[in-house]
Amino acid sequence: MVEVKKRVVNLKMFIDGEWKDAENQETRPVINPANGEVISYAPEGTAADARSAIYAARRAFEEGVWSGISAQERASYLLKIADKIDAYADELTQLETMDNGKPLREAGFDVGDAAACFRYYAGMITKPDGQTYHVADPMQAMVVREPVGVCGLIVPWNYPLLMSVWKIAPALAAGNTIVFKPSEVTPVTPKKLFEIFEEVGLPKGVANMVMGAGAVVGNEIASHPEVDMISFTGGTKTGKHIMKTAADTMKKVSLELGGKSPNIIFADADFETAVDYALFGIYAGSGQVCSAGSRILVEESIYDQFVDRFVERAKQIQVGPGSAPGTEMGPLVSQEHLEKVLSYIEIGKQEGAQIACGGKRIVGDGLEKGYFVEPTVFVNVNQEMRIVQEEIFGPVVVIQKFKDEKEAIKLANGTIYGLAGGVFTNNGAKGLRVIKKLRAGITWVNSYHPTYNEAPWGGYKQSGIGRSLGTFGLEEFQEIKQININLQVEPIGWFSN
Ligand SMILES: NC(=O)c1ccc[n+]([C@@H]2O[C@H](COP(=O)([O-])OP(=O)(O)OC[C@H]3O[C@@H](n4cnc5c(N)ncnc54)[C@H](O)[C@@H]3O)[C@@H](O)[C@H]2O)c1
Ligand SMILES: C[N+](C)(C)CC=O
Repeated sequence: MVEVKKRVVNLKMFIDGEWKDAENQETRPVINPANGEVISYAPEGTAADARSAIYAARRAFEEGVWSGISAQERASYLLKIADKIDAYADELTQLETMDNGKPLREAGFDVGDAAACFRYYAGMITKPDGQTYHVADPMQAMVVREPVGVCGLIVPWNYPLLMSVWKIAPALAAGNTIVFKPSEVTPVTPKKLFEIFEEVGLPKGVANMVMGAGAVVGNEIASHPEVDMISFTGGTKTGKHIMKTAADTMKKVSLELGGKSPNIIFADADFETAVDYALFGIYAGSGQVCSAGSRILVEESIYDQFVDRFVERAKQIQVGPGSAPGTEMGPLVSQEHLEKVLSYIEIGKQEGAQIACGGKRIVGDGLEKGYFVEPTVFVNVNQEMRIVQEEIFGPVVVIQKFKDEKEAIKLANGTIYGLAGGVFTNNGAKGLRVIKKLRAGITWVNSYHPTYNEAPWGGYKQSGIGRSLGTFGLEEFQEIKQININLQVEPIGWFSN
């Protein structure tokens, strides 16, 4: 593997094909969450920077330098991007680990998925996508799909590369131009992605990136009249704010938001498999995964045995810097997020829940400068507790008990969220019956977490609006136009002449 330096050169934004500092020259440090060191400085973009990017994207859209070329040509750019991601896979993997903290193993998967996502949409955009309708003679009705226009894409820090690609690949495939905002916490890998866009020669103004604070840059993108659509991934609270802001200019809005997803374990499940996936469901990504199985619901006859085994395994998880060989779980992304997660652990204790393992920041073994938290398990919880209802977004799980199918479903659906859910059972009919009752957009039976470019991703309830990935993910970035053609061109004679 090519070793990436500990420090990345200071970052710049990409606006209208040029690398730019913030117009006021301000910067913000980017921190390696494994050791608190400054990796780089990123421009602290302003509303004026966001407007420059929006105008560039608008001009590029109106000139048709992207929407006006053939789908085949657009696809060839996307394929070149995928090839470059593969070519830079080592570097991207290491940057992602430095930027976000996740273990190299996880970052490597994300990089592979990112390349595959560009290839997937390159293939899809060249396929037929229109429809014709049998309407009354002499009319012929048809539908064509068109790009929405200038799309504002705003993403979080937990998958800096992959969450960017889930939006950028379909948005570009559909012929849109984009104004993209990475999280201010993790701008490093997104910047590398834009270097790739430059290398493959995307026309100027097609893909623009503005860094900076959500309340400044994000807000300008969400409110500006020249932006036709906002596609946002992040917290539910921010999503609500964006939806309200975007309403003033009636933008199309797509929201991928938070979750508090249930993982239901029946007594007839394969025990070790269920424990194994339940650990993966919560501790992968240090629990900073939107679909994390953060509420484990276990049938009462195996509850004690399950908790014992789960805790035994959780204690064995190797926590450390993402770049260290053997690390299974990395740090949280930032000091601020560490404080949030630790505060939830305190809330849980005050609410009367019992810690079965973990519950503390890890400060020994040279980890004191990073943002590490022990894999944590709460038991003796009830459905009303905040640690059961609210998204903690860290390595903290609650394990609840249920007596029958009906109660499992009631508990599973008993939060404002509806992103994901899992069921473990060896009874196929029961598995499907329970899954069909879950008010959630992404579900698994005897599995947890896998995502596929081919299949739609998104939430019910307050976990979002719209879908990423698959055909649905492309359609989010398309308008549907009805075209009616009169095949007999003669006066209609409705009014007397
Ligand atoms: N459903 C999904 O697919 C999915 C995937 C990944 C993450 N998430 C969610 O993301 C959240 C964690 O990410 P986060 O802490 O970065 O979320 P966040 O909502 O704080 O920030 C997300 C992005 O929005 C920007 N932003 C913040 N305020 C804004 C404003 N007023 N206007 C416009 N933009 C603004 C931020 O700068 C950032 O780029 C979790 O809730 C997680 O569940 C959801
Ligand atoms: C969608 N996923 C699981 C890759 C990231 C969610 O946080």
